Formats: sequence, C-alpha cells, structure tokens
Amino acid sequence: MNILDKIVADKRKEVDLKKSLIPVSQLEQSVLMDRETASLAQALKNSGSGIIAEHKRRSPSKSIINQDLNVQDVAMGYEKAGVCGMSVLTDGKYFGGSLDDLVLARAAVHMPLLRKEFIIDEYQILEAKAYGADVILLIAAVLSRAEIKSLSEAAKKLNLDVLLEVHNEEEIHKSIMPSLDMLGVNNRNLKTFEVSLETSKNLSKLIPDEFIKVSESGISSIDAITDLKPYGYQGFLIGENFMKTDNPGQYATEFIKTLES
Ligand SMILES: O=C(O)c1ccccc1NCC(=O)[C@H](O)[C@H](O)COP(=O)(O)O
Repeated sequence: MNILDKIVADKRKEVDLKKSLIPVSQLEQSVLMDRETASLAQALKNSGSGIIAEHKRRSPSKSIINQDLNVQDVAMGYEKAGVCGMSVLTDGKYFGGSLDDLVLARAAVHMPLLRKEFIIDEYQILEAKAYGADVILLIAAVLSRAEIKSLSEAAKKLNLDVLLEVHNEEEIHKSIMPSLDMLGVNNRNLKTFEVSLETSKNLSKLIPDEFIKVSESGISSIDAITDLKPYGYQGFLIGENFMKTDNPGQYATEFIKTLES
C-alpha cells in the first residue's frame, strides 16, 4: 500500500466518525458559511510572484519540519510578504495540522486560504467552508472522474475555488472538467518521495489554457520559479522551504522581493 492509499484509508474512518460527532446541520450553522470568499485563481492571475505559501509542521517525507510556530503569526507574516494565498494543512495524523489551524488563520488574515486535505467526501467541503477556507484541494490520484465532478461541483455551489492536483498524464485526462479553477502538478513522487520539477515541465503542455497552472512541491529557489514560468505556470506552492525557517513570513518577504526585482 503506498502512502496516499494509507492516508486515504485513515481519512475514511476519520470522516465517518466526524459525521457522527458533528452533523452537517451543525456545520451549516457556522457564521463563516455566509462569508464572501476570495478567489485564489484570481489572485494568481493578478500576481507577479504567484506564491502560495504553506503552513506545514511535518510530513511523511520529511518527518518534523517545524513544530514551534504559531499559525496566526505564520499567516500574518505570509500576508505581509504579499503571497497570493496560504495553504493550511488540516490533516492531523500525517501532517500535524487541524481545522483549528484553518480557523485561526482565517481569524488573522483576509487572503485566500486553501484547505490542504485529502478530500474524499462532500462533508469535508462543508467543513472547509465552515472553518473559513476559500479553496479546496482535490487529488486526482485518489478520486474517480465521477467523484471529482460531484466534489468540485459541490465546492463551486459554496463559492469555493477548486485546485485539482495531478501527478501524471493519465490523471490529467481523467480530470479535465469546467468545475475546476486550477490544475496543480505535484512534483513529489509519492512512492519514492523524490521531487523533480521535470514533472511540472513535462505535463504543462497537457493542461488546457483555461486553467491556472500551479506547480507544487520541491520548490526551493528563485531559479526554480524562473525555470517554470515559461511553461505557463502562474502559481507556485511552497511549504517546507518557508516552514523550515524560524520566521517563514520574513523569509517569504525576502523571497518575493528577490523574485520581483
Ligand atoms: O509532503 C509530503 O511528504 C507529502 C506526502 C504525501 C502526500 C502529500 C505530501 N505533501 C503535500 C503537498 O502537496 C506539499 O505539502 C506541498 O506541495 C508543499 O510541498 P513542499 O514545498 O515540498 O513542502
């Protein structure tokens, strides 16, 4: 069983339990359900840097990255740096995140927030909205075309943007549909955890122009971004490179300043 299959098997149990503890009717009472969402796709279109900065305490590939930071400080630092949006990992078991992280970030900033989660059920999309997200992630490797359609359409009904993540050509062909806003190519091989920007480069030509292209994982330098831009990428999701520092917001500020100079 690969890591994604393991994560998803655990997630199914978690979602079933949560559905019995917190019914949909309770999620629907969140004051954040009526909040006007901000579009990450639009922010990326209008941006020179295209940075989406992630809050990530640990990961299956790197174990501990940084457990000493306050998510609100990180969010405010990223917003001040001028990133287009923030990705908040909400999985607890493998990434040390939570929905509390999402709602705390929401309380601290106005920029678009992506709920970075392994979404397999519409319930998690309602949770995303109820806890302050503007964007959800769908991972093609763990969903059928019919699931991608129903989940992305459910997100659009809540005015959430949809970022669909792919790892290969087959996943792109399976997934293309109008209810997606952004196509993210993940550079991390989930069997070996190796990262290669060649994945983004090779798959770029298969992504239709109407979708904003995002390159995800393993981006650790300005050169990487300069290298990817000619392939049509307008978004760059960066986690570990920012989070391994003592002050991710300050680091992101310097990074964006250099990128835009
Ligand atoms: O990061 C991992 O080890 C990982 C393992 C299994 C599934 C997903 C994983 N990461 C989620 C992400 O997509 C990344 O956190 C995100 O793209 C940022 O990557 P990085 O800049 O390399 O931290």
